[in-house]
Amino acid sequence: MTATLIDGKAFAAGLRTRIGTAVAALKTQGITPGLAVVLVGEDPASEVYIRSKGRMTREVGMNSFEHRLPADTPQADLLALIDRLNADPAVNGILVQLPLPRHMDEAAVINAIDPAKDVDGFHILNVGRLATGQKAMVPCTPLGCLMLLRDQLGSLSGKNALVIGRSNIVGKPMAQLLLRDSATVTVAHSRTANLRDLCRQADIVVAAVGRARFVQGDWIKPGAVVIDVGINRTDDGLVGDVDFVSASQFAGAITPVPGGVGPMTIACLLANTLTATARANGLPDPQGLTP
Ligand SMILES: NC(=O)C1=CN([C@@H]2O[C@H](COP(=O)(O)OP(=O)(O)OC[C@H]3O[C@@H](n4cnc5c(N)ncnc54)[C@H](OP(=O)(O)O)[C@@H]3O)[C@@H](O)[C@H]2O)C=CC1
Ligand SMILES: Nc1nc(=O)c2c([nH]1)NC[C@@H]1CN(c3ccc(C(=O)N[C@@H](CCC(=O)O)C(=O)O)cc3)C=[N+]21
Repeated sequence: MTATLIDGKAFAAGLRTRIGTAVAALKTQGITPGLAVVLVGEDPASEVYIRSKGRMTREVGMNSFEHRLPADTPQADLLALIDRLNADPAVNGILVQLPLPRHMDEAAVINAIDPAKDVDGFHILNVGRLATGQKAMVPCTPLGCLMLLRDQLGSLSGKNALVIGRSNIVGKPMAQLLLRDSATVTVAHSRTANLRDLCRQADIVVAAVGRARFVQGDWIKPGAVVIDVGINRTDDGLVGDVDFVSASQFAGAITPVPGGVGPMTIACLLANTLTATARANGLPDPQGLTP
């Protein structure tokens, strides 16, 4: 079998077009959504990501505010900046790029963000809301994966889903979203026994491991949908956590890297910023952008 390619880049472009239309409508009411991105220190990978975020934010008609702080910034200064952004009515969304320098307490920083402006969905209130089925800000990468899966499969109800990785930013929220869509969810991690056998039973595989080409083709159940979240820089360029060439022989559909989940993450960040803006102004949630 040769898998269908899931074109995340095209899907994301379509999503951004719809977001742009919604932003234009808000502007006629005098509302311009604003997204603030905070980068502490210099990380070359983050630089690329932040530049494309800024460009796409402006392309959909939103205001983009960038704050770059040196790596040795005291945590108190970062918290003071977050307080200012929380209080600024022109800022509807706040993203603090992770990972933070080692001297900072990541949880303390994230939880200082106003949950209503937490467009990453990492604040403990949003995490708890998602876990309990309440209206939340949903993390961008898992939200993008969910959109691609729903588009591919229609209903996820009763499907066996395997999430490889249990991080707070990808694996755990992905598992919550799949569960909410009534999939039967298994979460694997570095201590999981018989990962290959678990994988062979999965109708849906979401790989968020951080190891280049980790998931092998013969682990994939024939016809399964494979979502590759991994971003690994190697000598042969950017590759995912799935061995794309071999997995394509077994999967029914698969996302490429680049051009799969990555562009969806940015589009969902803009979607969350639009949703946050609507909620801040007492307007209904934009259609089709919240899970
Ligand atoms: N496309 C996008 O938009 C985004 C891509 N990414 C990419 O996704 C990947 C995952 O990111 P993130 O979740 O932050 O990574 P983390 O490093 O936080 O988590 C990796 C997870 O993989 C698990 N793992 C590691 N080795 C194995 C193994 N041998 N077998 C099974 N599980 C294993 C770890 O298990 P344990 O908990 O036991 O250590 C951990 O739960 C990275 O490549 C990252 O660059 C991340 C965010 C957004
Ligand atoms: N607070 C916070 N929120 C995040 O969402 C967050 C973060 N910190 N830290 C880093 C990770 C990583 N991440 C990516 C987003 C888009 C691409 C992306 O657009 N990738 C392109 C390729 C880009 C390239 O060529 O480098 C693609 O896959 O096609 C990649 C990675 C978001 N993250």
